[in-house]
Parts: sequence; structure tokens; C-alpha cells
Amino acid sequence: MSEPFPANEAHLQAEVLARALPHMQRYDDAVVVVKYGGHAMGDEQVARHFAQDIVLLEQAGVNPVVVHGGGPQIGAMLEKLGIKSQFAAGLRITDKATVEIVEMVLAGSINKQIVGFINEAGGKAIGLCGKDGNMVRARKATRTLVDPDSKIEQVVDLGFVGEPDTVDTMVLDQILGRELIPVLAPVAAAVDGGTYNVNADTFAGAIAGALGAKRLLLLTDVPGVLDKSKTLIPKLTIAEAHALIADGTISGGMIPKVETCIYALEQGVEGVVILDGKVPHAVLLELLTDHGAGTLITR
Ligand SMILES: Nc1ncnc2c1ncn2[C@@H]1O[C@H](COP(=O)(O)OP(=O)(O)O)[C@@H](O)[C@H]1O
Ligand SMILES: CC(=O)N[C@@H](CCC(=O)OP(=O)(O)O)C(=O)O
Repeated sequence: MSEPFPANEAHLQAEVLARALPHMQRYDDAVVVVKYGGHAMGDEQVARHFAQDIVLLEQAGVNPVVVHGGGPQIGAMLEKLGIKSQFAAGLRITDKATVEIVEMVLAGSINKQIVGFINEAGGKAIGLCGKDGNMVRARKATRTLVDPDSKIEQVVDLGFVGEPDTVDTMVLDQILGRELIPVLAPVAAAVDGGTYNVNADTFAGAIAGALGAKRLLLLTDVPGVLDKSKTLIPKLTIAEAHALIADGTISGGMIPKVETCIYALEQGVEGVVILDGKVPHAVLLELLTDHGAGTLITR
């Protein structure tokens, strides 16, 4: 339990709660998918605040679904094991040895860590990955990249990197609305039974689309989408986002993030926000106060 406000500040707490009411009503019974990126997870105190936010949402009648990443944590484990890793278009080129580590780190240690934090905050979290109940089946992902010098297009083999092919929400439908909070690791089954490493943003977008989520929040380590002079862009349309990818303003890990936003919006998700997950209570700030944070992308 946190320290109570002194008596003279208690009215402030009541005021704050009352002001959150219209926001709570807006999201009553709605599904909100929150993607918690590996870079945003670094600080344990921030992770505890994140867990509190998720439990508070659930208490307020929202149905939060957490999808987590873990890119830096996978990188650290690969380095420990002496396995080299490379990225193309923001995606980790994943060989057989790497996909085993990816599954171990994502569906094992990180998933259970987040479940632990949410349960410590008084929630009832259930940790799953895309393989559970055949929730997410993936197909092999490919990317075509243009060589900056020769300008020749090259197809890059990303190995065991998958893109969601089908999403079966049966397991999530059983969980949601019953005070249980699903926490999902972005590992999926291949149609032939193997394992695919799926970018966590892409995974979150597919889940949000399949569930018809009202909001998708992507928590990362930057304030949102930044322009060339590193200033936050508060609002973007799909067309503007495409243009920023094409002119190179959006690069690296921000590419799958923004592509996910576009996909989720096209699937019917009402609004998608990219925001800084290292800000304490970033989720509550975005959903339950008048001050939106980060970059809101809309159709
Ligand atoms: N235009 C941009 N605005 C903000 N971040 C960008 C942009 N272009 C590239 N990035 C990079 O994308 C990173 C976020 O993606 P990523 O590292 O994959 O985060 P996460 O682990 O949270 O998914 C930022 O830290 C930044 O280095
Ligand atoms: C294919 C691919 O790139 N998969 C990611 C999965 C984890 C992830 O996406 O984590 P963040 O959200 O922290 O970046 C990876 O291997 O790093």
C-alpha cells in the first residue's frame, strides 16, 4: 500500500479520481492492447508502475491485453552465448540456434517476470505465447531491401522470422472479462509445427486487430515518432506515416512499429499511440487523463 495523502491533499486525490471517470466510461468493457517494449522494461520501478497501471485498468472495467517484447534482453543472452545477431528492416535475422534462445527469453523469463509484477500489484495475470491454443499461426516473413549504393533490390532471408497468418482468439475470449489479464510473448507456431520469432509490435497489431481493440498502445524508449530534428510529432495520418518511412525519417525498430499501427488501423482499431514507456504511469497518463502522450496515429 502506498502512503496516504495528508488530509489536506485528500481532496486532490478525490478530484483526480473524479476526473478520470469520463475516461473510464469511454473504455468501459473495451479491449486495450498494450505492447511493452524491451527497451521500456529496463527499470524495475517503472515496470512496477506499468503493472499497477494494467491492474488499475482491469479494476476500472477495461480489458487490458499485454504483449511484450524483449529485443535487448534477447541480444544480451545471445551475446553471453557468443551467438552473433544482425537486423534487417528492424527485424532480427533468426537462425535455428537464435530462435531457441528467442523462445527461451521471451516465453520463459520475460513473460514470467511481467506476470509476476502484475500479480504482485494485485492482478491475476496469465502468461501465454502465440503457440498456446494455436492463438497465432505464422508464415515465413521476407523483406526486400534496396542496396544504398547500387540501388539494386535484394530479397533478405530472415530465417525463422514469422508474420502472423491467422489469429484464433478462442483462448483470449475465455480469459477476457473474467478478471484475468493475458500477457503474451510474441512467439508463434509455424503451420508445419516449427517456431517463428515474430516482432512484438507486429504481434500486438495482429492481436489488436483480431480482438477489435479500441486502442493499441506501443510503449517504447522514445517519446513517440520524432521528426528529422528529433521533435515529437503528436499526430500522424496513415499517409503521413508512409511518407516518413519512405524518406528515411522513420528507421530501424520504428519501421515495424509504424507498419503495425497502420495495419491495426486498417483492421478497425480506433486509435494507435506510440509513447515513452519509461515515463512512470505512461499507460494511465495516456488513457485516463486529458493529456495524451506520444504520437497518435489515426486513419
Ligand atoms: N523517426 C523516429 N522516431 C523515433 N524513433 C525512431 C525513429 N526512427 C528510428 N527510431 C528508433 O526506433 C527505436 C524504437 O524501436 P525499438 O528499438 O525496436 O524499440 P522497442 O524495443 O521499444 O520495440 C528508437 O529508440 C529509435 O532509435
Ligand atoms: C523478428 C524480431 O525482430 N523479433 C524480435 C522479438 C522481440 C521484440 O520485438 O522485442 P522489442 O519489442 O523489445 O523490440 C527480436 O528478436 O528482437
